[in-house]
Amino acid sequence: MPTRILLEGRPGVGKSTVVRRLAALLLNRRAVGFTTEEIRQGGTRTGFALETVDSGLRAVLAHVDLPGPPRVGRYGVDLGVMERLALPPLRSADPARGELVLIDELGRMELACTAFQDVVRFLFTSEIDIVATVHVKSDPFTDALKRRADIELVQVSRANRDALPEDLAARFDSP
Ligand SMILES: Nc1ncnc2c1ncn2[C@@H]1O[C@H](COP(=O)(O)OP(=O)(O)OP(=O)(O)O)[C@@H](O)[C@H]1O
Repeated sequence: MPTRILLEGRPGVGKSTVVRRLAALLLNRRAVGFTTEEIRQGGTRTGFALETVDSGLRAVLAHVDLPGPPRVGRYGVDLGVMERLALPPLRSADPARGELVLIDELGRMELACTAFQDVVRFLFTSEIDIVATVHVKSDPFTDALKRRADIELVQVSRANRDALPEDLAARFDSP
């Protein structure tokens, strides 16, 4: 049975940092997937960049200056970035090669890509290990994942965010 972990936490608590540190700590496993981080200009958040875990490819996923569609809040989302960067490594992820999937995050912008929703549904029925971040806030797609009996829902807090990357790495790296 694969290990499927959802890291849940409030905005800014440190979910992305846990995922990035976990990827850096893994010795015997190859992590594939993506992380997202804020783009800031003059102290104001203007968008989000997406970066692939395995190859470090990076592009602007969402920005106040992008027109969309879709638009999520103040941001126009470039769904082509999901198609070109995020989806290929997820589609070719192979547990037989010792790979595991890291997704940061299962958020509104990413899930605006319906092909991404399809890939995530597939991954959660496959044999691959998964660590994905989710917001506390209710959302039909992530609520359904959180209710599954075969996932572990782990709360990320200021108290455990420093220890979590090593705890998780120990679980995934052990033979
Ligand atoms: N363990 C930590 N120790 C100190 N600072 C941290 C730690 N984890 C995260 N931070 C800081 O907190 C801020 C938010 O971190 P991060 O982006 O990882 O949070 P997040 O939960 O993924 O946020 P969001 O929900 O907005 O995606 C960053 O400035 C980061 O440097």
